[in-house]
Amino acid sequence: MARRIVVALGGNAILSKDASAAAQQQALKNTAKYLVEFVKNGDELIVSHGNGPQVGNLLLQQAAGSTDTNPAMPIDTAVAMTQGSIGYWLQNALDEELRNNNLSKTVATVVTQVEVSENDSAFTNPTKPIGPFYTEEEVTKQRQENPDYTFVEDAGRGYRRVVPSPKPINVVESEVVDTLVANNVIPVSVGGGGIPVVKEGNHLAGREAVIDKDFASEKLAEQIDADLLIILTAVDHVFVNFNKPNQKALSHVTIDELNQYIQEDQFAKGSMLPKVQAAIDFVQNKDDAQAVITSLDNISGFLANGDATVVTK
Ligand SMILES: Nc1ncnc2c1ncn2[C@@H]1O[C@H](COP(=O)(O)OP(=O)(O)O)[C@@H](O)[C@H]1O
Ligand SMILES: NC(=O)OP(=O)(O)O
Repeated sequence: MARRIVVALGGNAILSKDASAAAQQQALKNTAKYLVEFVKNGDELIVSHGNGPQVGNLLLQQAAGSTDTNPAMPIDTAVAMTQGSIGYWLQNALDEELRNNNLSKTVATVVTQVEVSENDSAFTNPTKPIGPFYTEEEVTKQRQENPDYTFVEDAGRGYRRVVPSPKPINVVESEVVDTLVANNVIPVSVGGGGIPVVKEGNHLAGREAVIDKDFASEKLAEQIDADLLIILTAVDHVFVNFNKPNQKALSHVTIDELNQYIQEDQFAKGSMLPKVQAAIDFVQNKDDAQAVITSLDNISGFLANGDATVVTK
């Protein structure tokens, strides 16, 4: 039976070192080859993706070219712009790969708004890294030029700007995504975690924030009644004692076991922890749901023999 699968693409699926459009399109062409495996397998596919590097770079470009008559756009609009650009690259790459395999689906990007709470404490505690890494010298200059911005040191790799990252409450366009899937379309949705909006009566007001794409993908998977949430990143498995001589890959793991590992601080806060938390939330909220955390390279391995970190109740 066809499974309904939400696949969340991690940073390495889109961007390595070269931030040019050509290089990101090339990376997504490669990614598309892997994603088509699900379609060949008969599954219904919904794709989401991150935008941390891209939205940060776009905001820098906006600021650099800003004038009174051509002002820089706010973050919610910049998130929408990255949904458009990355969605275009994904549609283009996936369409070609589908044709190459004589598969008769189409791909459509949904500009997706995601409701958050005005009272989310994230608005006063920015944590989401965006854009490039800075050296100590560069960040000192950035801090002088942009006194309202927050920069943090990122795991020994340099400094990055951080922005608020509120939790998603509701994916506004989830019914559109549902309708597209039912009509043989592969939707690209909640790109960059979705455009953060708060409800003001009938009006949805944009907010300057970047939602975590793993949490937004989880919310979408819940709302469209997906069977499986697959979070693709740079590692084949989640590990305990990660990067230590006694590291151990987790293959099949329950949410109780994962909660125990969280207590032991096994997962890094800005990277693996949100993925593990999104997996737990999805499995917890739906009977028979499963979540998978693995790498792009391992999709064939996972489809062939289930080898990945598979989270169940
Ligand atoms: N316990 C862990 N097990 C596996 N990977 C971990 C763990 N803790 C931290 N990581 C790191 O988290 C990374 C995934 O997070 P990140 O790079 O932020 O994701 P994304 O692919 O969405 O951009 C992995 O590539 C790995 O380097
Ligand atoms: N929005 C978001 O979570 O982007 P990254 O996955 O690129 O950090």
